[in-house]
Amino acid sequence: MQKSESSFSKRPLILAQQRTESTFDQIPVINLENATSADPDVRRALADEIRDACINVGFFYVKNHSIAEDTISQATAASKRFFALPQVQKDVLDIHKSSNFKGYTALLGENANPENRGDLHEGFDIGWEARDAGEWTGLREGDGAMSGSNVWPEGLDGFRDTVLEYYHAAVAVGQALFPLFALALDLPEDFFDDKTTKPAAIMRLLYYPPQTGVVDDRVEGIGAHTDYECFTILWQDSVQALQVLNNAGKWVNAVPIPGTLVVNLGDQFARWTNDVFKSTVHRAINRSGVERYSIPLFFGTDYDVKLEALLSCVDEQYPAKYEVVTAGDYVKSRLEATYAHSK
Ligand SMILES: O=C(O)CCC(=O)C(=O)O
Ligand SMILES: [Fe+2]
Repeated sequence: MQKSESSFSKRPLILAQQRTESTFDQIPVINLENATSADPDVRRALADEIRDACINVGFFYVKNHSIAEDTISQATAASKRFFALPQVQKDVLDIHKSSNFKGYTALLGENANPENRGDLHEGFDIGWEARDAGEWTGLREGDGAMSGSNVWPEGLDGFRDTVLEYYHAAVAVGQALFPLFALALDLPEDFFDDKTTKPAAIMRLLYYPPQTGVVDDRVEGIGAHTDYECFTILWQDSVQALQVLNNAGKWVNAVPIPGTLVVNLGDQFARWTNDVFKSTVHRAINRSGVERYSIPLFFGTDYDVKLEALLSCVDEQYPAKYEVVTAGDYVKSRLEATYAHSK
């Protein structure tokens, strides 16, 4: 059973290391309605809920997240149109041709778990792209391989606008979450403001064909992995496939809940917090018999920001576990490893 919240609410945060004895059977649902309440006590209470989820589970659903249903349904429709294109039209955009990990991933083109044989999904990856004059252009001096523009398919009217509409809405959710994560870490609410000035957010349209017939256990929709950035904001359709590994080694279904998004922590937050915040292993397997679509957006700190353990998360007994790297170098090395098998 999950440990009670009170056992982890003592400061400093390092005491939360006790969470290694805890496990979970359910993923909590958190209501974001009051995320920007004028009352600091209300924001604090919400941050405490988030803190508990981050320490014990590493996953939570959010409801009242502020992305309009229309924006979601149009992005999903655009995604379906893209993956229905003839294979040659998608191959033109192959991510392996890109120096900055943008574009199309074919079936088995990615391998999230090195022990597997390739992931049974198709993907389409984009990064930040401005829509209006005056917005940050996305040109990143010094960001090396992570810089550069998106690639877009020919002949899909409205695709770019629709996908970017969702991208920007999801980035706004992420920008609203960072102050809450800061509060949850007993930091000033604006702690991440100067570290997230150029949204380092990669978004993927994902398509999972159903796995039928004899199932090879080494082929999964996406193999067991942790995410690379601070946190992921995932929209999933109504098809159950996502599973989350608890401390007892049991896969817990992240059951689709209408009107919610799934938020999970990634390895950048594990590094900031010396593993006090959990970057939880997850996978997706679509044995439903029908096609599944999802849209994760991975939100990290700016690529030039150093990932360094917070003082509240380190002491003599728990020294810093990770070497200090920049967010950009870290994400790039993880992406290179993910796509290496199909080069
Ligand atoms: O499609 C999903 O439900 C999960 C996707 C995922 O874990 C990822 O892309 O990192
Ligand atoms: Fe993931």
